[in-house]
Amino acid sequence: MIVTVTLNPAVDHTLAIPDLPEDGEIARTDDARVDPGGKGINVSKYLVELGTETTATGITGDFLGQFVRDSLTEKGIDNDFVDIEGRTRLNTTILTADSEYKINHDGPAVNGHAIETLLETIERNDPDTVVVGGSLPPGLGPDAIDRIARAGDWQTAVDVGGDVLRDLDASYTLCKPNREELAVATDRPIDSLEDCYDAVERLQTMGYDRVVASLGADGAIMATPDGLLHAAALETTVVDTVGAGDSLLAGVLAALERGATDEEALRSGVAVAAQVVSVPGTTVPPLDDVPTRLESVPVSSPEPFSR
Ligand SMILES: Nc1ncnc2c1ncn2[C@@H]1O[C@H](COP(=O)(O)OP(=O)(O)OP(=O)(O)O)[C@@H](O)[C@H]1O
Ligand SMILES: O=P(O)(O)OC[C@@]1(O)O[C@H](CO)[C@@H](O)[C@@H]1O
Repeated sequence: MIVTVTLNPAVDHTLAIPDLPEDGEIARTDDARVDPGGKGINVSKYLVELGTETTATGITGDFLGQFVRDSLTEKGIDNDFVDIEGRTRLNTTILTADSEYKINHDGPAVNGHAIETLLETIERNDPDTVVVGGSLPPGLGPDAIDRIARAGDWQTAVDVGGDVLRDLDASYTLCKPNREELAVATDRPIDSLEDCYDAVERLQTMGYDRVVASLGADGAIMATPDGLLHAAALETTVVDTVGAGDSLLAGVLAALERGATDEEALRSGVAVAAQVVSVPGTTVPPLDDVPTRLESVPVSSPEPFSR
């Protein structure tokens, strides 16, 4: 069972217009969608499609929080959120003919009492693995994530900002930085694949058994206890990369949960992500053909890799 924790969920509003309007102009479109979002919630959405048992938890509030809970329930995604006074945020993605713009709210203030209740919620859902994904809402610091990681006999994976990755103190089974987050976490520039290999190995020494660094169109790198792997991205028609990292993480975790090797897990993550970037918003595309695509993911290693 994988329990995801989204401390700062969102309602994702995604709209498509040919170009951004000029100052004072109004762009009109009904090419838009509204999805329950937030990194942990997205991981649960993709895990369900991959047939992996999961429950989405976190902290929600007010009518937008109710929308998140109701939408997940309608989609058959088990969820168990802590409700607060504040309002769950609305995050907006604008897709134009050649660009993507994202505007995220900071989110509602959250206090330690909500975390106490959340720890009870996580325990109640009896996880093998807990995944904490996304930004911290105002009022919470990295110590809240460390408390979650230390609160039970589950293993914890994280997909959080680079500054948070740098400041976490507990031990984690896996983290999933993107290129920018990796650079911040290791305080070094990431300009080449070699820089990335060095940075993921550095991050491993900071308390992460495995590091999956997502590199956009350059695929992903995985630092494992047995060495380094690089998977090139699969050719695909890119519509919207929002949620790409969440889907990569879901593919990796779903594979590891069923006993796959690290290489198989990396292949799975990249294959899932290739499907997800080809649909708008954080829609969940069909993923039942992922197993047939694994062998087409090019995987290499910069060093001898023991299985
Ligand atoms: N242009 C692309 N073509 C093919 N695959 C892509 C492309 N962009 C992203 N991907 C796939 O999605 C994965 C994650 O992408 P990315 O590095 O953008 O994650 P991210 O920045 O964490 O995304 P987000 O935070 O929006 O979820 C990549 O490792 C790759 O497998
Ligand atoms: O502000 P955060 O928590 O870093 O990111 C939130 C978010 O952009 O991440 C998801 C895509 O990964 C979206 O569902 C959501 O809007």
